[in-house]
Amino acid sequence: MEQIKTDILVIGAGSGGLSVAAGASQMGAGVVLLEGHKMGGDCLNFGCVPSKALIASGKAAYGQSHAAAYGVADVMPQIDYAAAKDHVHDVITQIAPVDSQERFEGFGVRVIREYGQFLSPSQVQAGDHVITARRVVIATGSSPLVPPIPGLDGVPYDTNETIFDLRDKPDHLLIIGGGPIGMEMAQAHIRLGCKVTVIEGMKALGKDDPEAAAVVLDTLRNEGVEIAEDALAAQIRGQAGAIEVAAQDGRIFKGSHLLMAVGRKANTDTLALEKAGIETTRTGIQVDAALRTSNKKVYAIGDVAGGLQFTHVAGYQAGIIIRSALFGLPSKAKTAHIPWATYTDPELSQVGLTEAQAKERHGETVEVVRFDYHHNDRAIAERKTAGFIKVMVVKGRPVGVTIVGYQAGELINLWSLALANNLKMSQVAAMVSPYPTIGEVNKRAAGAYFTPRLFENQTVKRVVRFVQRWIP
Ligand SMILES: Cc1cc2nc3c(=O)[nH]c(=O)nc-3n(C[C@H](O)[C@H](O)[C@H](O)COP(=O)(O)OP(=O)(O)OC[C@H]3O[C@@H](n4cnc5c(N)ncnc54)[C@H](O)[C@@H]3O)c2cc1C
Ligand SMILES: NC(=O)c1ccc[n+]([C@@H]2O[C@H](COP(=O)([O-])OP(=O)(O)OC[C@H]3O[C@@H](n4cnc5c(N)ncnc54)[C@H](O)[C@@H]3O)[C@@H](O)[C@H]2O)c1
Repeated sequence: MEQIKTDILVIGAGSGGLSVAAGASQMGAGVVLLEGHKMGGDCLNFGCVPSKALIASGKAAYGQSHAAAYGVADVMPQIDYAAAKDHVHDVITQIAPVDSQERFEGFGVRVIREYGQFLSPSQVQAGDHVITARRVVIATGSSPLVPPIPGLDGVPYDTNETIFDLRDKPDHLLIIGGGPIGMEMAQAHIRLGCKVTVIEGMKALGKDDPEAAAVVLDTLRNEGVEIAEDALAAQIRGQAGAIEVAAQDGRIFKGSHLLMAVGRKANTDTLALEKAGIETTRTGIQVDAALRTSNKKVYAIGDVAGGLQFTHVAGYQAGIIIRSALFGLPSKAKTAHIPWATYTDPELSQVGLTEAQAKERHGETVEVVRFDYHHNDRAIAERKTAGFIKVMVVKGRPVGVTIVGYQAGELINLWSLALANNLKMSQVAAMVSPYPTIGEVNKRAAGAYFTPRLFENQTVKRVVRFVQRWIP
């Protein structure tokens, strides 16, 4: 058994763990990094990267079959599903060096390719190594939740960990779960020539603003995706190529393949947390606002901490704990400025409060201002006019923004900046946007806040009339 002493031990080399290891080692701390599976974790290998690459394949196919409106004849795309998967893996390969063992060893990090498990509050075993660390960071991520639906264990099914390796095109993909994974995969697959049925127990995209979600769901339905809501999967039967899902209300859905996309389960099982005095909750490891666990020398970040489960959240939390673990400075993770986006076409993005949350929290003081994509000249030129932005404003400052439409994931960046810095609507309105850009919708939404104040204001009108009488 090799005994290793270090300043920081990071368990898990995914989005969160790699950010801690890179930052801490480059600032001079001794860092040991454990990874039991693939460097880069879920995001690189089974999550963000492959899903966005497959979505890009779907977009390319859709572009070919929907070109006539631009004066270019539609063609029936020749889709090679296996080649689309080659593209997905090529994209992973291109990004992988950034997350590689070699790169991190170059920073001076000791990388051990083993699963870690606590032996005591400050000691972790990984293979033949026992690591004693001043601070431990748990960044072990999450896995697909596979609920015990009767019959599921008797049929073949995919999750996000296997679907990107599937090379035979499904004739008819059944997807249980209408969250972001389900909807992104549904659209990618319908565009790649599969039939797709989404079976959702409650409302699809139910964590998002319902008005914005409806724009995405209408588009998917128009493209041919069957989306069954209030259809809790209760029984599954069949075999490879012929699978049946029965909903609680008796509806039956038939398809050739099944993808489970019903949420995530925190990766805590193999850590022996009880030996380190670390408490868990229903969703993951219990942490305080500084991301400390019930063992004050151990932090938990990213999906395993059970909050918002996004790569950029894991990265943001890494920055918070580096400040506290390396410099001993107080630091707190905030959530008000954390955006998220679902990369369907149209995209759907959110930062801060939704309209319903803002009204619940701020009551009558909330003003909702909006601007529709169909008034944006660039959106008209691109024929991408579906969608809108709405900004929830309290006392002149945005408290939440919902965008659904072309490039919504890009447009939300500006509002994340505004919320992170508590900017006023006047500061957003002061920005000049180049014409014609989709980004003008941001400025026009800010402008919409001032329109009634300027153009429907009798005092303003009186002042203007008075000044006009006197200036030469
Ligand atoms: C299909 C899909 C699409 C997604 N798309 C997006 C997106 O577009 N944008 C976005 O922001 N987020 C997206 N996400 C979410 C994103 O992937 C996660 O939020 C992110 O990967 C979490 O990072 P993490 O560091 O917490 O965990 P991970 O990246 O999963 O890393 C955890 C690592 O820890 C390792 N590990 C586990 N246990 C141990 C142990 N005991 N010892 C050593 N190593 C261990 C695992 O092998 C893994 O490599 C997507 C997720 C999925 C599933
Ligand atoms: N674009 C992105 O950033 C992106 C993309 C994909 C995933 N993610 C991350 O991954 C997480 C997990 O995504 P997800 O879509 O798996 O989870 P989710 O929790 O967002 O959605 C799961 C859906 O499955 C439904 N469901 C649960 N049990 C069911 C049953 N028996 N029958 C029918 N429906 C059932 C739920 O009602 C819910 O709507 C997301 O919350 C997000 O953090 C992010």
